[in-house]
Amino acid sequence: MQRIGKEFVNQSVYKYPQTKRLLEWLTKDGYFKLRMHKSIELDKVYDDKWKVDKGFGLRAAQNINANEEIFLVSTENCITGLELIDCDRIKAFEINKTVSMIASKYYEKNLPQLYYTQNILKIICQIFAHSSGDQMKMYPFANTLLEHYNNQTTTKNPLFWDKNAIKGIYSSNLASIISSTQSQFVSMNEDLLQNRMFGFNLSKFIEMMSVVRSRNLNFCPEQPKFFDINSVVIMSPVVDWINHSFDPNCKLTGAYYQHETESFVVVKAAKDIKQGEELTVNYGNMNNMDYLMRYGFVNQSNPHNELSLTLNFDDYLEYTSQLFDFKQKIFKTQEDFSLDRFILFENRINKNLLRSLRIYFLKNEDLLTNPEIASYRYKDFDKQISTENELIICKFMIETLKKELEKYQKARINTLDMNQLMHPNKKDQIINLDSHEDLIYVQNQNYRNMLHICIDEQTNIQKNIKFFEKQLQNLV
Ligand SMILES: C[S@@+](CC[C@H](N)C(=O)[O-])C[C@H]1O[C@@H](n2cnc3c(N)ncnc32)[C@H](O)[C@@H]1O
Repeated sequence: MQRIGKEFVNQSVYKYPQTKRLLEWLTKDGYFKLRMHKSIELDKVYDDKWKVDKGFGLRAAQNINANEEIFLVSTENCITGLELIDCDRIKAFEINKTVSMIASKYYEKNLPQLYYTQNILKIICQIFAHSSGDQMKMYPFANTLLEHYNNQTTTKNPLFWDKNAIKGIYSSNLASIISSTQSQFVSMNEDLLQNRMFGFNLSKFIEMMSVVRSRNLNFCPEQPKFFDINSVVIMSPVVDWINHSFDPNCKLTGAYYQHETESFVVVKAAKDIKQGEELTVNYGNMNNMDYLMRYGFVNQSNPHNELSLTLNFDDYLEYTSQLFDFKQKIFKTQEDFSLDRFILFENRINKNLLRSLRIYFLKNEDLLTNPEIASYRYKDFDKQISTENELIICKFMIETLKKELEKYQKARINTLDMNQLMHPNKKDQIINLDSHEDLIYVQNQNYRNMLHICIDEQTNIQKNIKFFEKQLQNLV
């Protein structure tokens, strides 16, 4: 085993002086906290096909077999959201109290979000505390993170888009997510200032949140093999240079060695990796809006895209008061669902949506011809009730989705008018804003990401229209 990645360090330092101090600190003599089992390289990476600058990334500098360990980083080198390192007890007590109070104000009921926010705020605290002291263990890593924060080009972050730019977004879902996250950050920063936690101005707070939110991972110290939602949020040097892919060639696990009494973040090969290939992990199965908000990028053909849609049933509801009570009762058997907001998937139909529609469009005849429905619970509506019931569902969905598509088309025409972009290769032709391929000619990253999300949403609606049209054909 090659204990220290001297080769890696030398190559990287030579290429990128800005990483020099961090790598020297991680590998300084007698301090084997970064263990390289395989040769890797730090490099600037660029997605040629989609013309996306991914910043730094890691590459294999040799062939690596599936399941082989590539490198390990001791959690002693990480900044964790659990303990406040090198902090006196009174100060730590104060910080913990304030952070818990602020996080619970926003996420009292949502435990995973509550823990996550507490952890993130504690990490930010440490990065700033460590940057001001000189004998701190984390000093070089905290400094690298601060450098990121100082150098970040704010344009990639949707939280910095101005009101006019947000108005130009023709995805109403995206516009409302950006606005609500912005207001939440504004008010969280005010709370922090009031409690004299950090003296940030708003844009600095948002920047620091973005650095930490886009670079952390979940780690479970007691069972370091498992990364789950309840684990501790940590920032690990070197591991945080690995970029994302939905078809990753690496996976993150943990290891705990009794004789060393410390845990390690372990990067393993998930498949065979060729020399020169970029190392990637999956950051999580989230839709593109969540990717954009947390990481500042979107994925081409993201299988986890979904669209939240408000359905207006009022014109369709046909019920006697007796039927109304019955429908209410069934809905009550299902916890935790919304009566009018539904999720549309691109690659499958949301079963809850179909169930709810079957209940909404139940008629007296359905109850008379199928008396057993009277004893049904919400989950029993996963099968067809009657042809009539199914027909009205298809008609309702096709009509609703077509209206939604019209809204997009109108908004898109306005956006197009504002941004007449000529195609660089095809003479006198305007860039097709409905084509993922053509968007590579849109220089502004924000605008490009926003358009990718809009295309995905339109495709999602179109695929759902096709599904219901096909169902309708089969019924008649
Ligand atoms: C944990 S860091 C990875 C290292 C980062 N590239 C750097 O230069 O430090 C996560 C950030 O890398 C970028 N990134 C990661 N995967 C990407 C991808 N597949 N496409 C575009 N950008 C990506 C995003 O800016 C993201 O916020």
